[in-house]
Amino acid sequence: MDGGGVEAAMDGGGVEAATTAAWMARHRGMYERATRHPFTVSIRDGTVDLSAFRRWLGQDYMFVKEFVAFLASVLLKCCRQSDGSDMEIILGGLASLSDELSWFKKEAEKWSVNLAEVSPLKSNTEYCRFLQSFSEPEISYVVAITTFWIIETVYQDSFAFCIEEGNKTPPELLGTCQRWGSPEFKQYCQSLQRIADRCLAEASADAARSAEEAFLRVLELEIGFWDMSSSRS
Ligand SMILES: Cc1ncc(CO)c(N)n1
Repeated sequence: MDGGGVEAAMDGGGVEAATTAAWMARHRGMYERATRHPFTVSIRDGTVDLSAFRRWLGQDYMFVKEFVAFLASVLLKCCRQSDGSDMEIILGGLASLSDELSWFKKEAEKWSVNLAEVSPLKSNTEYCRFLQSFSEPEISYVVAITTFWIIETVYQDSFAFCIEEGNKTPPELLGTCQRWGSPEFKQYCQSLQRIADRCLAEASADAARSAEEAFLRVLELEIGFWDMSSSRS
């Protein structure tokens, strides 16, 4: 791959290193539907429907609670199935979710969203069910870490676009966009990408295929989640 910076990922001896970059190129259309969705683009344009934003906030709080359990299962697979050298970065991600849950509670208060009354909508339920499937020990670490990387990256890319030059993002939404759009969060996603690429370089063809399927499934679920937030599907 000739992508900037991706060659930093180590390969397993002549095997293509930057598998994730190749997938992003191969599935560019899907990736852009997930990261330039009308919902997040409307945040950047300043035309966002605030009731849609409030719906997203309540639904994403529920998602993040499930994401904690997902990440715990990724951490467990890391400890069990790799040499454990990735443990610290995953543990750091898990720890930061504690702060994230507090942020959601504070933000929900600001927007008068009663989190106790939120019940998951269809696309959220579907996404949470996908996350729950990772508790099965049969799902490999490479599939799990790749899934973790792309879940975070969709938010990083989506919200970074909302604070890039030329944005008309409403000031009261900048905090949300900074949370995932910051350079620090981008660096974190890049470190997850390097881990995923290293694992993929060592993985069997079967495992790599499963990881690519999971990558695509995440993009589909993320598009569904934004659709749900904008409308009510
Ligand atoms: C739906 C969804 N995808 C990704 C993230 C990133 O953590 C999130 N909070 N919610």
